[in-house]
Amino acid sequence: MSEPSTQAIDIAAATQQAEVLAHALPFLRRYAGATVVVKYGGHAMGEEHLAQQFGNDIALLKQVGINPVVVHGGGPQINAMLNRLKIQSTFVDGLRVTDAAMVEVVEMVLAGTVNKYVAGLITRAGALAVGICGKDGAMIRARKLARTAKDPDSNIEKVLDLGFVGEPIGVDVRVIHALTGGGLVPVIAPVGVGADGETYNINADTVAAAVAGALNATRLLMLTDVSGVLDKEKKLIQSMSLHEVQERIEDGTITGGMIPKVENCVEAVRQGVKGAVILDGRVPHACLLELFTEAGPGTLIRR
Ligand SMILES: Nc1ncnc2c1ncn2[C@@H]1O[C@H](COP(=O)(O)OP(=O)(O)O)[C@@H](O)[C@H]1O
Ligand SMILES: CC(=O)N[C@@H](CCC(=O)OP(=O)(O)O)C(=O)O
Repeated sequence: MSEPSTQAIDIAAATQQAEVLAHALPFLRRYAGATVVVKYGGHAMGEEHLAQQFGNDIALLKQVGINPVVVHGGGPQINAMLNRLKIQSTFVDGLRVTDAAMVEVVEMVLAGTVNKYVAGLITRAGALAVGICGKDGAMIRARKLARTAKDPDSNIEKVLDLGFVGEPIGVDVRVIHALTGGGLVPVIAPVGVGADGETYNINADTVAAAVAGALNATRLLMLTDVSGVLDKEKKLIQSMSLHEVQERIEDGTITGGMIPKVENCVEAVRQGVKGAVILDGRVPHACLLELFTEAGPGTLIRR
């Protein structure tokens, strides 16, 4: 029995709440003990009340027996700090060219302010989150990203120097397992460590996919600021196989920033993740909607 209340009870509202919980039961069973990696992008953090709602949802997942692992971005937050420091940024294929001075700012913002902010959102909601970056416990070993581009004049393939932009070459999951095994929620900043201890700035989607792959996660949720992958009529594509993703890139349905995002999802699924979902992180309770309803609001990429 609940405590007697002095307020009038709204039976209809209470029944509705109970029904929602009853509907969630098969999904709670499906995901019991599962690992769910959530990529929380810098744009999705925009509004304070939505950010706190995100923290509440991650805490709820932990409390119902799922193991959430959060990988966050922070591109807009790095931009804001660079503006304050009056440092210019340039991008190649959506990747920030990162020289030695820039990587210090990137590490400060991603592994510092943003990492502690995201961990704080979850901790305030009642689960204990621990913020770390890929350098901690040498978790994300990285090397300099090799990029080439065709010179438009000579048509010769040229090597581009993006500085300290890295790509993961291995994820040591021991730190993550130690945290989740201890009942904690790992919150990971996308900063990796090179063979000589140097710091690499890595795209957060890439880190999320690598972490999800290494953990053999049941789901990778990529929270972005569009409803998912859209077809040529701008309607949401609910589900795509790896083969269909390739077709949609080749026929020009998927372009721009969505290409690396779906490619990271494909890579995660190839590494054993059961399904990767691209969804709008600005939708209230996006993660809960995805995990606890049959259709889900985003685009599922699966084998
Ligand atoms: N088929 C598509 N469906 C949805 N978005 C697409 C598609 N093709 C290109 N895009 C673009 O990709 C963008 C998402 O990528 P990006 O801005 O890099 O995401 P994020 O900043 O969250 O990592 C969308 O805002 C949209 O402009
Ligand atoms: C190499 C590179 O571009 N790294 C990104 C890392 C942050 C990121 O990916 O943040 P979002 O997910 O919010 O975009 C950057 O410097 O902006």
